[in-house]
Amino acid sequence: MPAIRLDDLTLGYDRHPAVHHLCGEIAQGSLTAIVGPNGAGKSTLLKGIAGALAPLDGGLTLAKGKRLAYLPQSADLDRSFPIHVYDLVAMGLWGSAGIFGRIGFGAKARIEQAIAAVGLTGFERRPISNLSGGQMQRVLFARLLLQDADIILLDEPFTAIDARTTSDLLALVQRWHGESRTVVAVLHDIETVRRAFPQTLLLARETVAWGATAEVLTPANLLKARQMVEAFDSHAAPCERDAA
Ligand SMILES: Nc1ncnc2c1ncn2[C@@H]1O[C@H](COP(=O)(O)OP(=O)(O)OP(=O)(O)O)[C@@H](O)[C@H]1O
Repeated sequence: MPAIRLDDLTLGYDRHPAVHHLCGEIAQGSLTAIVGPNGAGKSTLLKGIAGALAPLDGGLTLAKGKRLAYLPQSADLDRSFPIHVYDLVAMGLWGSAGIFGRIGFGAKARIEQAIAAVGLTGFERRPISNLSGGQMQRVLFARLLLQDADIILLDEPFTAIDARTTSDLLALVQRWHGESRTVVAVLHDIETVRRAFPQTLLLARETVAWGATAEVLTPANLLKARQMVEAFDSHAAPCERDAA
């Protein structure tokens, strides 16, 4: 049973497809990068897998009984919300404690451990509005640590983040992979993908290539992806293949 299965999946907005006819499987415990040019539909696919966007057509199946965590692009987050680092990280326990659940002694230790694991001990009482972009991303990774999810979806987790923070957070991704969790991340840095992600889905409104990273990220495939996105007319509805 794969962690995620796409069956001729089409996702989009206002009935206009953004990505279409995706077919394939993401194996449980695999570490997959989703790459492609701007506008390729990478975030749209992640939103679909996270359940934040319903399919326009086709199907999407998640393995039964698996917990899912989703980290959207940092631009989608409201940093003005008045909350401290500690409380934001503690929200990672909501899945097990419930919104009004009490945070017991064991939970406090887990929250402190998660904050320490991302190198933010001493920042507990800082409002999130006072954090740098990299520190905020560390906080969000600490919350993910507590969520203890089987399937972890990350949308551009290392964008606009310095090399040190990227390498620390990448180590957490590797740790999750070592714990046999399924991790899927949208990434722009091809070198990071080649180095750290065994599987890659190259997207350009549809699948260009999907499989072992070295076989997917060829110059020919990357060129093809760019050309396909440039040629895509987002107002062309309905989909030509559906009409055939
Ligand atoms: N909320 C929305 N409403 C309407 N159209 C949208 C919405 N979000 C994205 N789109 C459109 O869907 C297409 C795919 O966008 P998406 O954000 O999934 O691409 P992406 O590959 O993640 O791009 P990037 O690398 O720039 O983040 C784009 O044409 C975009 O304009």
